[in-house]
Amino acid sequence: AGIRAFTSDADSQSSSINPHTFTPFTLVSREPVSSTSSIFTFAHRGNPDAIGALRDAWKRGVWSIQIKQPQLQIARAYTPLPPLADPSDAELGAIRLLIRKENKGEVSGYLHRLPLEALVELRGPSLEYELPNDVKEILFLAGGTGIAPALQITHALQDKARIHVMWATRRREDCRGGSSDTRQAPKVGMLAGWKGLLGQEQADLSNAQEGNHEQNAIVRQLQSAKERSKRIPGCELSVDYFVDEEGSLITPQSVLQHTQSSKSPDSSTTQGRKLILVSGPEGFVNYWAGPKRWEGGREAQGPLGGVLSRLRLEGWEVWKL
Ligand SMILES: Cc1cc2nc3c(=O)[nH]c(=O)nc-3n(C[C@H](O)[C@H](O)[C@H](O)COP(=O)(O)OP(=O)(O)OC[C@H]3O[C@@H](n4cnc5c(N)ncnc54)[C@H](O)[C@@H]3O)c2cc1C
Repeated sequence: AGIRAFTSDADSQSSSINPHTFTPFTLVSREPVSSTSSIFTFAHRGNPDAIGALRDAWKRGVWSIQIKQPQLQIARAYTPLPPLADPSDAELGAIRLLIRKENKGEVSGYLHRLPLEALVELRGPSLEYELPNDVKEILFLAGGTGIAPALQITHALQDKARIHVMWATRRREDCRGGSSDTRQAPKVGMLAGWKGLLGQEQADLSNAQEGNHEQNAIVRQLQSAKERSKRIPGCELSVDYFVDEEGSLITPQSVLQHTQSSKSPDSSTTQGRKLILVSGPEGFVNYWAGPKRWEGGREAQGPLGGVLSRLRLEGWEVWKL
């Protein structure tokens, strides 16, 4: 997915981003989030309204843009992060992307090696999922950079629905400083006990857990979306963090606990759809919801499979991103 081949560069002269032709943007900053991923900020030097065409996409659901690797003439899709509540000058009117450096990945490797001020060609937007307008509740299962679509959803709904995000990452550094809203964090006394029982290495890992460190940029953005959502009763955003290296995984029980708790009387009074959105690496989506399927040259949902197909999720629809 996300791979296209190109034969001509003749279309790269436009001055505003659009879905049909590639437009050159400048890499203005690259902020490391962890040892494997960074937030890239791209701006157009000549045209301050070069991303005007993205305005509508922010309201519609999940969408991506494509970046071209010029030597290989291949492109990959990336999911823009919503604008910050308090953007710096470089971030105003710019496109921000969370990009993970894949081992031997062609396009992600190329981007991580680029010097600042390099020109990069972008095109889009491409709508991946349009939110139905009667949605009232979302459970978002995100793996790794699958958090970017979750941020787009929280931005698009702008406090019109209740959203709970379960975010699974490989390492604590990916979600540094994040503390869960509904999962129980390890107790301080328990951590002290582990130190004696399990030695220094385990103690260091425990210290790195929930909320003990300065928040990284993605956790900060989730936090500010949460603060904003608190203003509208019944539409709160909550986030739980699951970290592979700490042995905490999203479980079928944690999903059921959430879907069943939402049957409480106060939330059933308003009519509307309840959605489970699954977003992340192929293995993550397959595990939870089964593989997507190619139909007529396009990637389609395919039947619901995986763990979610075996849970009793009455009233909830599932969508694979
Ligand atoms: C709609 C959409 C949105 C996306 N949004 C984001 C986003 O916001 N952030 C993000 O980081 N990613 C995102 N992605 C993923 C992104 O598009 C790329 O797939 C990703 O960056 C890897 O591309 P690459 O060219 O670097 O790696 P590739 O060169 O495609 O390689 C991918 C992996 O396959 C392995 N590989 C390659 N060739 C072989 C081979 N012959 N044999 C065995 N292994 C091989 C590589 O080692 C690497 O681990 C999105 C994808 C889609 C479809």
